[in-house]
Amino acid sequence: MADQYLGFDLSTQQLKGIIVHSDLKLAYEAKVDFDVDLAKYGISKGVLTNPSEGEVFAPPAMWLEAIDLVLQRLEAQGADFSKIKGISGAGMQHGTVFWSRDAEALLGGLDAGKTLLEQLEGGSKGEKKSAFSHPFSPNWQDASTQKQCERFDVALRGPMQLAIATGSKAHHRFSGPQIMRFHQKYPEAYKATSRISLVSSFLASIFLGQVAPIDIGDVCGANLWDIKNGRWYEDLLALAAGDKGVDDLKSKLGNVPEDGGGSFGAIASYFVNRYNFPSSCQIIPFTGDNPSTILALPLRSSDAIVSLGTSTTFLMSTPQYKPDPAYHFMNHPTTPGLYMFMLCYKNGGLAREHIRDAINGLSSSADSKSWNLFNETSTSTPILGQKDPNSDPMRLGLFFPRPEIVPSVKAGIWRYLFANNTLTAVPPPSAQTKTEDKSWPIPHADARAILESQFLSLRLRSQNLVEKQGELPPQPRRVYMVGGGAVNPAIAELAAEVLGGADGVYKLDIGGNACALGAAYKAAWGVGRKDGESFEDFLEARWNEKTFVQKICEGYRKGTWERYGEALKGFEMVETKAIEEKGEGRE
Ligand SMILES: Nc1ncnc2c1ncn2[C@@H]1O[C@H](COP(=O)(O)OP(=O)(O)O)[C@@H](O)[C@H]1O
Ligand SMILES: O=C(CO)[C@@H](O)[C@H](O)COP(=O)(O)O
Repeated sequence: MADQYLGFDLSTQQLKGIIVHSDLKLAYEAKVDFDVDLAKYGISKGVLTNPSEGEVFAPPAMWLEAIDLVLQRLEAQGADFSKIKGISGAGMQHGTVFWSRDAEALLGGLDAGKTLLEQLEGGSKGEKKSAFSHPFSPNWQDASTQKQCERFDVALRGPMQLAIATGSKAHHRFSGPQIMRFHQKYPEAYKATSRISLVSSFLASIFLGQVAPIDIGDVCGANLWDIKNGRWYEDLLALAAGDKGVDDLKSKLGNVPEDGGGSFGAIASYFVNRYNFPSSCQIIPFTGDNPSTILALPLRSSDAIVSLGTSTTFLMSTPQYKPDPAYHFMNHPTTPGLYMFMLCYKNGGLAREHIRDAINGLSSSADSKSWNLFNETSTSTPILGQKDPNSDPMRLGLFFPRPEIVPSVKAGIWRYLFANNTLTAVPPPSAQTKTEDKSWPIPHADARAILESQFLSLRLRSQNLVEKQGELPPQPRRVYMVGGGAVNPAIAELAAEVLGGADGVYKLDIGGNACALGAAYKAAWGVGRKDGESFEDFLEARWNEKTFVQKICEGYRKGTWERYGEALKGFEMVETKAIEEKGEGRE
């Protein structure tokens, strides 16, 4: 009986599951879409919001239902769980789940005849014991912790010092400021909390049948972990929990094992009895969705991943730890001595969808969710909106329907023309006549401008991390496109034009979801590695370039790449204007 491995991705809008064979080839994949399948939770795009306080959150109860559902869907496709030797997974980063004092007993005593939801959630009227001390988990899009972030940033004498110690300056979504706010806003619920999980370790806990440790990569999304010394940063714990609460918070968070491949133990009997997993199936640490994504590809120096999910992220694996308040460094999820470099944008998929919807809305025949018109419009618009690059100004914009992380700025849309080192604001369409400035037809010119803007921002911030490629100027060796937007050829084309890529732009040809795939690979490595075998060696030995990845298009285009290089200056000026105008409202 051939061994198989299972990987999960619990992200903003979906729970995905992928099964791979021991040669890492894809066997099955299935997903649960929260808005489509679990709309009864009242969520939109996977989350609930309380705009008056900037809160964005999701109910873990919904995720419990999604776990049973995704397993049923994998089974319906023919998956035989008795072949699964190991499970790992990934969760959207930073979210916390608050477990009650009954959690361990409930997790350890699950009855295979009932659903997870029936047994772990206290019922709508709280008539049963609940595994949760609070019914919601803050989502990474939450922006309610401004005051707490200010305290974190000054705690170590400034954002740079915090970034050096923990890999990032304080961010609204990071678990430390979130726990501090939870402690202040719900002191009773905090007191009633026995353990705190991240979304990743929450998912691992369900499969393990007890609260699982937090992962060594994902722990870096908290502003609480001292990266260089590999331990909790006590001064920061004291900030979140009060001086007298440090030991208590430490025990709520638990120990963080250094080995990202070391088994937590065997699967809970619930899954053995209900789904026929072997009782020997091992639970390998579950990590964050971004750290897991970098495990789906054999990344070399200067390779970059552009992940187009709900958020847009830009990821690299590097031995250099060069923290800066503008971006994030995290421990690599499998390999000591390597780090994950990350840029994370809140205005990713949903901002692109706004423009897609506006363009489709002007056509009587377009399917409202189709990307065809958006794609046609963006590729037929000239580079930077310049029909004649010698005489026309560049169109440069920022499209942030939500407050943005990179740069830290309040929500807004900015459109500028750039020529002779000078920016000229494009007047907004007249409210009375609805007529717009001819230099920037809205929404059509926005289609190309938003893609250019998103990729210019990535290029600007990663230019010091990429090396010269042979005769070519410093740029990525390869750009890998992953996440929901990676199927879109127009987006890949624009990524190539702006970012370059000496060896081209690629996407995964095996399984649509890099993050869940990375988790399945991690499970395979955790169970199957030989003594001391690194994840990189394990992956390299099984990597099948021809069937695992597909080249979408050439990367570097001489002349075009240089024109975007010239646009960077104007782009930085637009960012400065946006911050001056709306304020640095963090994110
Ligand atoms: N053909 C497409 N072109 C562009 N974007 C797409 C396309 N298909 C899906 N997407 C985008 O992918 C996003 C979801 O990506 P996914 O990686 O599944 O999300 P998450 O992991 O955050 O739940 C959606 O917000 C949608 O905008
Ligand atoms: O906040 C971050 C990373 O810091 C986000 O990237 C989340 O991890 C959510 O990711 P997706 O749902 O977009 O995959």
